[in-house]
Amino acid sequence: MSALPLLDYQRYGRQMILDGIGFPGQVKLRKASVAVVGAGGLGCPALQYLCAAGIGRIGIIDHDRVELSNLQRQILHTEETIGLHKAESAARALKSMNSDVLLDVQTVAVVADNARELLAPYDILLDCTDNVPTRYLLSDTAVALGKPLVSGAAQKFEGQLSVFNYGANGPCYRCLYPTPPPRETVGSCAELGIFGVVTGTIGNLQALETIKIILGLHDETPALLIFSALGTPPFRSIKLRSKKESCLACGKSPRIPSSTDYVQFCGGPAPDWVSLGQSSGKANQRAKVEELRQAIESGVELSIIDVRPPTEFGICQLPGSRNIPLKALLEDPKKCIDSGTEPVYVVCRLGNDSQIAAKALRSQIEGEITVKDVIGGLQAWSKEIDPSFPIY
Ligand SMILES: Nc1ncnc2c1ncn2[C@@H]1O[C@H](COP(=O)(O)OP(=O)(O)OP(=O)(O)O)[C@@H](O)[C@H]1O
Ligand SMILES: [Zn+2]
Repeated sequence: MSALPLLDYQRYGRQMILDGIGFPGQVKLRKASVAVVGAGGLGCPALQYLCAAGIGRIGIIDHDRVELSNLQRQILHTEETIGLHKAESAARALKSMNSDVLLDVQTVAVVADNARELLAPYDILLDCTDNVPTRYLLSDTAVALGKPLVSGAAQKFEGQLSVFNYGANGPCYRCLYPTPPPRETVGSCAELGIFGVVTGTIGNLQALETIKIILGLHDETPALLIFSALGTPPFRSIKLRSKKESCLACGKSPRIPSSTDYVQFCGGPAPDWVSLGQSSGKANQRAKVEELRQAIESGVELSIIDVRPPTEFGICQLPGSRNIPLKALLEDPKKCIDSGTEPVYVVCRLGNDSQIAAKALRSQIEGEITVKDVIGGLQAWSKEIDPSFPIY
């Protein structure tokens, strides 16, 4: 057995004296390699504890750059690293914490074309991403490469954790979810909100599961841990079945081509990925923020309906706008229109809910009044029209 560098005895002494770790355990950690896909809310805390524990080699893979709105939960990034690639920013922080760990920085998205090549060098994969297509892709890749996948998810006050493709008959993500959820039911952190400590909790647990696997301390029982920050008790664990024979990825006769289009499989791109140009054809039913500005300044009588929840309306709002939350509007769209005020502009935070609301209004008042949703929502208003308008 190879000796550890002398300073490692001091650095890792507190965990080396634990039963089940000891000197051999620390050597296992040093020899281990893990890939963390996503250096955001889940990836940051996971990376932090994996690096602190002395994992030998860590791949950090994320194509995105740090933004101010990330700092509330993506705790490796700082005000100084806004604008840098998240993988680079995370590596900087980790380097100053533990310079001995080998860090591979990959500033690319994991996609079907590169997944196997990017992830093959690592023993264990961590899914710290935030979208369904990537979940399927990482699971299929983990199965193809025969590696455990430590998967985390978090939204609002809730989180989930599971280890897939592990142990004698451990299921994969597809065994649990053979078909993706309907596209319109899936929201992002930006749309739904996320409590920072929730991603911190799940990310830490992802690091824990990973370390247990490396040390041989994992009992291999397939389970789904559900965390509800406001629940009593906050943690519940559901035992999962073994892998399904019929699973297209890990079952008896696997049938997932490596050329699969995961975004299409999951119902197409998320609304905020669609470029403005693609929504043409209905251009006259949609307004750019500049059009709304001109309409407000022209002094014509118009109606601005803000369909965000009241909590968000309370944070900031356009002058003269009325708050009718999407749910209430959908219950009785006709009631929301003031007769005589035309046109009606519908706004929300990012420009997704306003499209749904505008469609519902149009279906009720066909031809009578022009209803336009505001493209890009209040975020676009802030970026393009009024920088003093808060972005959140
Ligand atoms: N296929 C992928 N390859 C690499 N990284 C990915 C992939 N899909 C998602 N990610 C990354 O996973 C991370 C998820 O973290 P999180 O949801 O906390 O961040 P975010 O996307 O910046 O959040 P927000 O929704 O507030 O903008 C993001 O940094 C995102 O870039
Ligand atoms: Zn499966």
